[in-house]
Amino acid sequence: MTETPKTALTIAGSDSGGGAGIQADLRTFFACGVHGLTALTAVTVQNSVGVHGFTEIPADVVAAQIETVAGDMGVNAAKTGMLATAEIIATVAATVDAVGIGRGRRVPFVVDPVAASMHGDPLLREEALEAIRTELLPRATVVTPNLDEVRLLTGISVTEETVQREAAEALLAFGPQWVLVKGGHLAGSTRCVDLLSDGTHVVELEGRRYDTPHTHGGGDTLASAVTAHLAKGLGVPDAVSVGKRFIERCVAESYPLGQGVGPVSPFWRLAPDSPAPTD
Ligand SMILES: Nc1ncnc2c1ncn2[C@@H]1O[C@H](COP(=O)(O)OP(=O)(O)OP(=O)(O)O)[C@@H](O)[C@H]1O
Ligand SMILES: Cc1ncc(COP(=O)(O)O)c(N)n1
Repeated sequence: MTETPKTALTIAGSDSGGGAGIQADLRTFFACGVHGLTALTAVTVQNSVGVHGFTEIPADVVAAQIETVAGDMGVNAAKTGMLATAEIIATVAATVDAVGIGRGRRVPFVVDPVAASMHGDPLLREEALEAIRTELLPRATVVTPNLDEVRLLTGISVTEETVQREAAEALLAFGPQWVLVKGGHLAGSTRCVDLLSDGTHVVELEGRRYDTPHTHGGGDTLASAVTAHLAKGLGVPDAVSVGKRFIERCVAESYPLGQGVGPVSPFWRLAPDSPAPTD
């Protein structure tokens, strides 16, 4: 028998193409050495070219999945991905409160405010954006928007790195403890900077930018790596810093698959001499 690992819960949708969503989250949890728990919110019909449709899971079934695993196994950290509807968002908010997940509670809560796939296909009903602002952001230990989500949530268009700070301030006004403004969509530079802020501490996480179209699942993989390291007991700045190094390597090792965009890859973690993500 070996020691029980820490647990990380993902509340997210399924990507039938296996590049993003709950599949990317579980792969990342495994690669980071934590046991993955899942609450499925939606089933997407998706491949490398796009999302061809989705069906959401009834909100009470989403709540029951969270309650059932939290009550039995315990959750050390949790994250959200695709939540699809305002009803699911409101239910997730009430359920995480009930089981002690979220800002100011025992269990850290990473909110990835997924609105659309990288192909531009919607993953969130339009009217649900306000529910992300009012129900999820105040409960977040860390919120991890990409630049499209920053624009949708705050109206701010980040066209250069200097504006990431202003965007973080605007998002902090909705009540999360920390904001990570991801810079993956800021092309035209050899570096790729994500900005982390809690309003007092501002950290620029700089990495190399790889010239590849194959970054499907990059946002989910980063948020899951951060969640896994929060589950292992790291504080937010350290978990995000390790997560950034983890995703940088996963982008470097991404591969083509299908006719469209291929996924980022944590396969490098399987190499026998691979460093632990905390190294
Ligand atoms: N070409 C790249 N090279 C290196 N790192 C990248 C690249 N593109 C994105 N990243 C990193 O990947 C993470 C995800 O960033 P991004 O801003 O693309 O989020 P996202 O749009 O949610 O991701 P995706 O849509 O690809 O799932 C960030 O840490 C970002 O810095
Ligand atoms: C089920 C699901 N969740 C999240 C994403 C976002 O990932 P990406 O931005 O890489 O398309 C996705 N495409 N599908």
